[in-house]
Amino acid sequence: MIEIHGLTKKYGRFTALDSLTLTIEKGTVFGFVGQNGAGKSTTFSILATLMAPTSGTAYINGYNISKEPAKVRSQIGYMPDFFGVYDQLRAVEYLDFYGASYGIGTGEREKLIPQLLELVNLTNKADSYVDVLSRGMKQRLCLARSLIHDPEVLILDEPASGLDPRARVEMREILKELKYMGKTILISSHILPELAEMCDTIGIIDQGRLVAQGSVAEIQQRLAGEKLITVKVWGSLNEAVAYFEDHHLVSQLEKRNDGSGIQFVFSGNEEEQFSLLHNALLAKIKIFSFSETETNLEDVFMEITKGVELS
Ligand SMILES: Nc1ncnc2c1ncn2[C@@H]1O[C@H](COP(=O)(O)OP(=O)(O)OP(=O)(O)O)[C@@H](O)[C@H]1O
Repeated sequence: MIEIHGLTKKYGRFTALDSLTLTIEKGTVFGFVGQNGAGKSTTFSILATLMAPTSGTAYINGYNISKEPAKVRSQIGYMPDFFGVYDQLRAVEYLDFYGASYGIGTGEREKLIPQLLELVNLTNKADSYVDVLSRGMKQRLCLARSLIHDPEVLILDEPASGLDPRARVEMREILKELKYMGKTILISSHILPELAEMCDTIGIIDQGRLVAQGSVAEIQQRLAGEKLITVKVWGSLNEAVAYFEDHHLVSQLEKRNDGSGIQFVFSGNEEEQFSLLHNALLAKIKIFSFSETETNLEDVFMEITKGVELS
């Protein structure tokens, strides 16, 4: 379990993280999404005890990040957004080195490392030099490294960044497996749909502030009050424009660039939407298509993160 209370980080006068408060229950996968520079890596470095907060605190499985950093480190597996790998080592030697650093005995490491390589689909690369592995393989090796001491909590900073679609799917499958194993996972990305596929709960961070939090469905619902509607008519658009633009629940009406119809934002419920269409047909507007554009997750993200003032 991760509990974050009023976590704030200032770099000089610049506030990179502003009073972040958040609880992540044991066994959940929490996705932290934000644009470049939103404050994700800053948060993760603080939770990983690599950087002190300016104020506020956090607890990982009950251990205070500022007062009990060694205990916290025993609980977490941290995968930074940039990591180095030692070129002169084979994959198996790389994991062996980290296992030894965590004080895991030789016999135990010999059993553990093949299991970890299997978990991250690198069994056939065990004897390959780390520097010849692809980016996706290096990411997975780094994930295996963060798991070596069997931590209960995983803090993964953009583990899928720079991966091709197949490598992303592989990463997602591994994360599913880890969730199934009962790990609590905090994972970041700047791509909301990517996180939505693998997380139970999402938090959107913008300019250091948590601006939305909830299940993907809940976050989408925040915007569900407004729908973008496209209407196509037979013949001239002018009658349709005149009819719809007068409606009190219609705003931002415009003609489509290709001249095929009009679109507008409608802020009514389903019954009001039915009346809108029904009455338009009664008024003899020659509608042959009336469709609602689904708000996709990118739209949600753009909507939620727009217009938040700089602190
Ligand atoms: N050491 C530092 N000194 C000064 N400013 C910093 C420092 N580290 C980060 N920042 C600034 O703090 C803000 C948050 O950075 P952070 O790396 O946490 O963002 P992020 O969400 O992880 O972004 P990205 O997706 O690009 O990694 C940015 O504006 C960044 O420029």
